Parts: sequence; C-alpha cells; structure tokens
Amino acid sequence: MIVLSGMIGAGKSSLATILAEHLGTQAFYEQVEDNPVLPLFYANPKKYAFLLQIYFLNKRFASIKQALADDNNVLDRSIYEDSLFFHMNADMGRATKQEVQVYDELLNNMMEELPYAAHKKAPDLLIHLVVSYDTMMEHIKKRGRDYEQPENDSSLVEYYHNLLERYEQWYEDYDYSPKMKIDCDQLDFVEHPADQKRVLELIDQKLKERALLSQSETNR
Ligand SMILES: Nc1ncnc2c1ncn2[C@@H]1O[C@H](COP(=O)(O)OP(=O)(O)OP(=O)(O)O)[C@@H](O)[C@H]1O
Ligand SMILES: Nc1nc(=O)c2ncn([C@H]3C[C@H](O)[C@@H](CO)O3)c2[nH]1
Repeated sequence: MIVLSGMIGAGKSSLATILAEHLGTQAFYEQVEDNPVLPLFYANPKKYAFLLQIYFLNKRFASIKQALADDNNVLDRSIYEDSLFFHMNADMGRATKQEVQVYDELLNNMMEELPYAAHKKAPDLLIHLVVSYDTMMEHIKKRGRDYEQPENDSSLVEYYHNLLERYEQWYEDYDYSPKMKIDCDQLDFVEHPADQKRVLELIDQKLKERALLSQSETNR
C-alpha cells in the first residue's frame, strides 16, 4: 500500500488517480463530496470537530483494510494525518481534553487490530506532496468548495498557515515507513505532462529501491 500525504488541495486525489493507473492498481479516496459532516465542521468547528474526526477515522480505517489487500494500492491520505488535524483543532480549543483522549485511545486500539485484519500495519511507502501557501490556495480556488474559501471565512487563512507549519514537522518526524517528498510548486503533474512523467519516474525509482516494483514494470 502506497500512501499519499499533504495539505488540503496539495493534489493527493489527483496523484492517486495518476499513480494507480500507472501501476495498474486501485486508488482509494478520502470521502469529501459525500461527507455530510465536513460542511458542518467548517460552519461550526467547535461543535463538530470531534464528530468529523470519528467520521474520518471510521472511513479511513475501512479504506486501509481494503487497500492493504493488494500490493501498491494507493491511498489518498494517511491515518496519521487525521491525528495531526485533530490535535491542531484541539489546540485551537475545538475539542476537549476528554475528546482527545478518547480519540487517541480509539485510534491506538484500531491500529493494533490492523495486523490481524491485513497482515501488515504500516504503508510500504509514504509520498508527501509539498506545496506553498500560494500553490495550495490556487488549487483550493480551482476546486471551488465553498467552505474551504478564505473569502467566505477569513479565519481559514490562519488555519491553513498553522496546518502548513505543522505538516513540515510532521513529515520530518514520520517514521512508520520509507518516505519521499515531491515539490508540487516545481512539478505540476496535473497540467504538465513532462512534470507528470518526472514525478512517476521519481516514484518508480523509490519503489524499485524498496523492491516494490520489478525492473520490467519500471520500463513500462
Ligand atoms: N499540480 C497541480 N497543478 C494544477 N492543479 C492541481 C495540481 N494538483 C492538484 N490540482 C488541482 O487542485 C485541486 C485539488 O486537488 P486534489 O483534489 O487532488 O487535492 P487533495 O490533496 O486531494 O485535496 P484534499 O486534501 O482537500 O482532499 C483540483 O482541482 C486539482 O485538479
Ligand atoms: N478537521 C479535519 N480533520 C481531518 O482529519 C481531516 N481530513 C481531511 N479534512 C478536511 C480538509 C479538507 O477540507 C477536506 C478534504 O481533505 O477534509 C479534515 N479536517
């Protein structure tokens, strides 16, 4: 299982589609358009932060179990980032200490069950998509989800800056699996075919190093 990580709008879903097609595997997407709690959370974070987190945890866990079934399936966000989101929201006063404790214990408990469900617990590779604030805002504008636009809620500017900062440290500390970074300010794999080719080459190289891809597959 290959897991993509990165900020809101970094391009995880887009790369998941491209990469799964390239590898002939399946992509598993975060539940967004059909997530009934997400708009409630953005409208009233204090009331809905905990419920949203439980919603994501439940869906993510189900996706991980499915994605682990075959090699090189692609998951468009890691379960570890959910925790990053929630702890930041808790630090902003949007969840109580008790809610944090329940969430952390539930997450640990569920993670302990994973090896029995699917033989292995951690991803084979984490691919982290790095974007600057300006690039992520371009993507968020282009995608156009109302509740993510700072024009509709100016507090999102600080929220996004804080998340970007935490993401940097999170990636440095991440040690559950091999990892690699892609600079999405420089490599635009959605709009530029040459950049897409380069990104896939970088990933193939890493998979080959980790013996997750055979030589013949890399030459495709
Ligand atoms: N490299 C890129 N160049 C141009 N547009 C991009 C790029 N990556 C993503 N986009 C566009 O930005 C928007 C958000 O991308 P995407 O949905 O893949 O992000 P995401 O990381 O999955 O976001 P989220 O975490 O919010 O689910 C989409 O409209 C997508 O087409
Ligand atoms: N609060 C909170 N916790 C999470 O674990 C989490 N994971 C994703 N998101 C939000 C970001 C995008 O708007 C949208 C799509 O990624 O969902 C989250 N929000």
